[in-house]
Amino acid sequence: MTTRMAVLGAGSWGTAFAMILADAGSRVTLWGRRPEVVDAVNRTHTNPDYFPGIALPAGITATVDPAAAVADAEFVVLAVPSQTLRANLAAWAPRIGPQTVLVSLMKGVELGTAKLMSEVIAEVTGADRDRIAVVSGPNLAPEIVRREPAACVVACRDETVAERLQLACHTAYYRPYTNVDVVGCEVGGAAKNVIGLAVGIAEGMELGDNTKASLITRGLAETARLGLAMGADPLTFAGLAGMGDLVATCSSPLSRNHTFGANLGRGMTVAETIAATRQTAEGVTSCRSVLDLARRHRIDMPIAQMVVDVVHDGKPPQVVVKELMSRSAKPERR
Ligand SMILES: NC(=O)C1=CN([C@@H]2O[C@H](COP(=O)(O)OP(=O)(O)OC[C@H]3O[C@@H](n4cnc5c(N)ncnc54)[C@H](O)[C@@H]3O)[C@@H](O)[C@H]2O)C=CC1
Ligand SMILES: O=C(CO)COP(=O)(O)O
Repeated sequence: MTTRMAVLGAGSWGTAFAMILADAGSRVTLWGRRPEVVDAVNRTHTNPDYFPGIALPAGITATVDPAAAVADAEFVVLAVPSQTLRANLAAWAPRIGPQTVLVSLMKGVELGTAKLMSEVIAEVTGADRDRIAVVSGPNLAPEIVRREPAACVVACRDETVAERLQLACHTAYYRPYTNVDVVGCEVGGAAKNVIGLAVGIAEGMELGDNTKASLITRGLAETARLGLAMGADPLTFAGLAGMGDLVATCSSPLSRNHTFGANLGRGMTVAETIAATRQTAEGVTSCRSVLDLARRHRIDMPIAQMVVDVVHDGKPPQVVVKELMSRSAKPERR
């Protein structure tokens, strides 16, 4: 029987993931806020705002009505900006069935509460952790909609649920691996956006590959340190949701976080950079909540701190680089 999927959020990743699900054989209803986007998906099978010229599969229909989207859905896939999840989900939750699996595509940490997206989902819907899943990994949406090969991690505490979702999103170009480490995948996804900003800043300052590789590696070290303190499996950080996503974000001009950082490193102000960024660069807000999370777990994250200093406290990138390099000497693994 054909699986019924709802994807809530018709932006870049919601649209690309809906394409994956439809290509894998599901019937997909895509919820969008804007009637003109929904109309374009239904009439022309395209989402011209995000992916002009890309034909979407016929198995996708769109709606502005969240109740119509989630009715009878086996999986409800959440693809809105992290900081909007709580308010959006509070409105959608009464319509979502008690057996429905809730899937987070989001890579952020809630500001103020320092909660992971799976925690926000559990809190707002009351859903058991066994039916909350996360998809993460090196998945730049503009490459996915061109059906270029990529892999991802599908994580759920209940492995059989992860396997159902794996089957539902497995296509010739998209290869999902299961994992039960939801926390590790979420920490990896949120922190890589922050490290991506740092690497972008370095690139904008015309610093070279040694600098970028050092930031990526030490960025992964501080991410893993936080994840371990939260009970994550250390090996998750060597996988697609850790190293994999970090490499994609830190090396690609398609990454919004990387590009945001590069603009700052080149000397644009934060306000100018925000004005130039049309889509969601999660790390810009989440650098503060990731740092908050780290403080709550008494973990030192000097690179995330440097990003907060530049993005929110107006410190010049040249100053934070000097500060990072003049920290006291320490062993690599502590
Ligand atoms: N774009 C990508 O390549 C990938 C994105 N992600 C994650 O997916 C999540 C969604 O990102 P994108 O789809 O890229 O963002 P986007 O900015 O392209 O789209 C966000 C969508 O959410 C909708 N939305 C609903 N309520 C909103 C509100 N209150 N305020 C603003 N927008 C609202 C917007 O209309 C828009 O359609 C983020 O957490 C991101 O980190 C994860 C993997 C890949
Ligand atoms: O998460 C992503 C790739 O895996 C997308 O990265 P950006 O949000 O920086 O574009």
